[in-house]
Amino acid sequence: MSHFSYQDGVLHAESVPLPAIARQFGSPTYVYSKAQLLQNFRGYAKPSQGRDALVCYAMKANSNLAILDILAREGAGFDIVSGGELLRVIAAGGDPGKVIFSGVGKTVAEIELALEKGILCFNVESIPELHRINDVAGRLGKRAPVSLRVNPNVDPKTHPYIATGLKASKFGVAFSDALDTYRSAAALPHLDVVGIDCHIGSQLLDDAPLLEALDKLIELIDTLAAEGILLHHLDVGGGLGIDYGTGDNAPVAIGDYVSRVFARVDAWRAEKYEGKPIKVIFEPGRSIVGNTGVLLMSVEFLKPGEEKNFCVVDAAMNDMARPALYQAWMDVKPVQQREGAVVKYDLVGPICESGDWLARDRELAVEPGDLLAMMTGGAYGFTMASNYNTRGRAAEVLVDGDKVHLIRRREEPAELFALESVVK
Ligand SMILES: Cc1ncc(COP(=O)(O)O)c(C=O)c1O
Ligand SMILES: N[C@@H](CCCC[NH3+])C(=O)O
Repeated sequence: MSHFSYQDGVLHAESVPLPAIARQFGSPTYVYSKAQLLQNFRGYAKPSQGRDALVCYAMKANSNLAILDILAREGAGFDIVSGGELLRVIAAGGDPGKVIFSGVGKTVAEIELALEKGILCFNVESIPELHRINDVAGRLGKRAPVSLRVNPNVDPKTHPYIATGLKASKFGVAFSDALDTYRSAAALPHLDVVGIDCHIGSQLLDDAPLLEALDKLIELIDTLAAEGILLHHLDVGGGLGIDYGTGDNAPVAIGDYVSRVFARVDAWRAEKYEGKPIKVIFEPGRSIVGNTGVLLMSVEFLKPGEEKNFCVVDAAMNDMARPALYQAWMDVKPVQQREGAVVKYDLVGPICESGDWLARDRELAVEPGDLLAMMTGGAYGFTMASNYNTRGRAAEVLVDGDKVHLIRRREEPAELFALESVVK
């Protein structure tokens, strides 16, 4: 069930009409639904109940403190990729003991911070990184919990920019090198080798590649066990896709995917380990927050042209980079349905780049001043926003039933250059 719906011809977030939000907070504004967020998170958490499992939300998808706080209260852990994200988790009241730290370029300072805060584990992506973590841990008199991100070389069948588990990818350790890398890790004095992980890509509509990757991890865990390297957890990564409204493939439902993972894991543990469980970690981002948010914008001008008609809106590629970066198709809906002639438009922003487009060839009946909503914008929307053209980033609001909370105010232009100074 979607928590964004038309009521009497007006698009609502839960029971709040979007025009009321635009009047109060202006536009462009990201609008999130708390009920949708909880529904998605519980899609992972419910089938995990009563098991040794942890959902580490990949907060790069949307790291607003209000979102993190809600998820932390639901028991979420977090997948982070920087020291800054760890500080956000802590600021939001999240438990560092449920944090896993991914990423190919962890700095010494970030490793120190993570060790001091006591994270659950480092998802290590290379041999030099293993040595760096070992050195830092030794210097601090600590032991560092590590998992190896293994690159299972499974084709995720997604956009090449968001595929991460192939041989040519910068991420992870090659499957063929994994055993040796585990041996090296086990020999380092300040590391505890606790797990294995993978993340093969994002926006996967089918879970077959995810399950194929899981099978490869299981195979490796057995090989390691035979060598006496016993792992405590298995992290299957994130990557489950969502419905962007393109009308083609429907993504697999969260609950179905999670159940299939547990079915496989249970059968394997029963067969090889007398049923002894292993902790299962999920790292979803998009499938938790994607359909939780929309980007509310307003039409500035309609600009007919010989080849194209342009609908110029007040949002731009700095607010939502996905179309410009990945040619991503994002659904755009009128906030107030109106009668009138439908015209084919390219939806463009005010930024001085030809690549500043949000949608192409969309049939819309619109007038200047109308509101539009870019649907399914809750993931990799605000977090990838920039200040290009000295544009303040959009406001963010959270709707909870009939209540609206401002969870990040709009940036003011003076704030955008406040950290700069002229040379006297
Ligand atoms: C290491 C890691 N884990 C989890 C995720 C979350 O992926 P998604 O948003 O596709 O679920 C990402 C991003 O793709 C990632 O790089
Ligand atoms: N940012 C991408 C996904 C990349 C995920 C990060 N590993 C998107 O908007 O689709």
